Amino acid sequence: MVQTSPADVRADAPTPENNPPEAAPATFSIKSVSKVFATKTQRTEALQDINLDISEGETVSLIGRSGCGKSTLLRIMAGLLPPTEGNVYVSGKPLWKGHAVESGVLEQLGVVFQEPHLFPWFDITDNIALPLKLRGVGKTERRRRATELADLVGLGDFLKSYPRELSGGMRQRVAIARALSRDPELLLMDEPFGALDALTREKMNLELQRITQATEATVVFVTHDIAEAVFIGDRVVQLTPRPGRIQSIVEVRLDRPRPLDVQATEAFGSTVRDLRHALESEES
Ligand SMILES: Nc1ncnc2c1ncn2[C@@H]1O[C@H](COP(=O)(O)OP(=O)(O)OP(=O)(O)O)[C@@H](O)[C@H]1O
Repeated sequence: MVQTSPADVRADAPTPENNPPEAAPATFSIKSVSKVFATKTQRTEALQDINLDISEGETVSLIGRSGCGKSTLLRIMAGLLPPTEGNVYVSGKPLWKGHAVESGVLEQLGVVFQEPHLFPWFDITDNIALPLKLRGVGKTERRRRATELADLVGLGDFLKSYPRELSGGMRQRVAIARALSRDPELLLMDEPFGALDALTREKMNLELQRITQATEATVVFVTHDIAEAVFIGDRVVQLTPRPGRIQSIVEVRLDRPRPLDVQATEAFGSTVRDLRHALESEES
């Protein structure tokens, strides 16, 4: 496990001025991103000078206290919310042009939220294939791809079912399959398993690991749960309380695929302990 102090992280951090991103320095590159929410009566500095490079195929977990800006950062990365300063680069290409997003770059992203947001009147095939339909992909190809993805997330027998006929974990797997339908290079997940019970959540953690290994997707995964962050992540990035800045980056040196039993190992336990102490030390 390698722990980087905030000073180390920030001293090395490139800025757009001193180190413009090369053609494809990383699948995802966050450069000097800050976010201020301002109304007539209130100004909230949510994020301050975030710099982070995420490599191809890497899974990064994002943790921090409630309100520290995790979702804000994810929404900026997903093209849903413009940064106040800085930019996000997908394989070297800027995502934001002022307040507008570069739609070509957006094509490479898939997003999964805490709620699956499925269409109740569509069956599972049509829910999974919706992004392809919006893109003008023909029916035969849509069905082929939806079947393949349903198999990947373990729902091959439920293609004709409707969301109301599935459990919470199954619905969330449909949302993951839908996000994967366009072959995104990058998967952004905001507490995707937060609403699930502990056992289903563990199963979903295993599923996600299997899926990301099969697809080689690069993943950013927001969670409140330190153990989940360690289990899922190749690195765990911890944000400070508002304004969110990078407090530490912890590398998780555990082989993959990781079985659930890895959580009983000393290596896993000590990584979780270090992160917990770092979170607690913010309070003192
Ligand atoms: N649209 C908005 N307008 C004004 N303030 C906002 C908006 N969205 C978020 N904020 C503020 O930005 C800060 C960060 O919020 P954000 O939702 O990113 O935190 P979070 O770390 O994801 O929290 P949680 O873990 O509770 O989901 C909070 O203080 C929040 O009140």
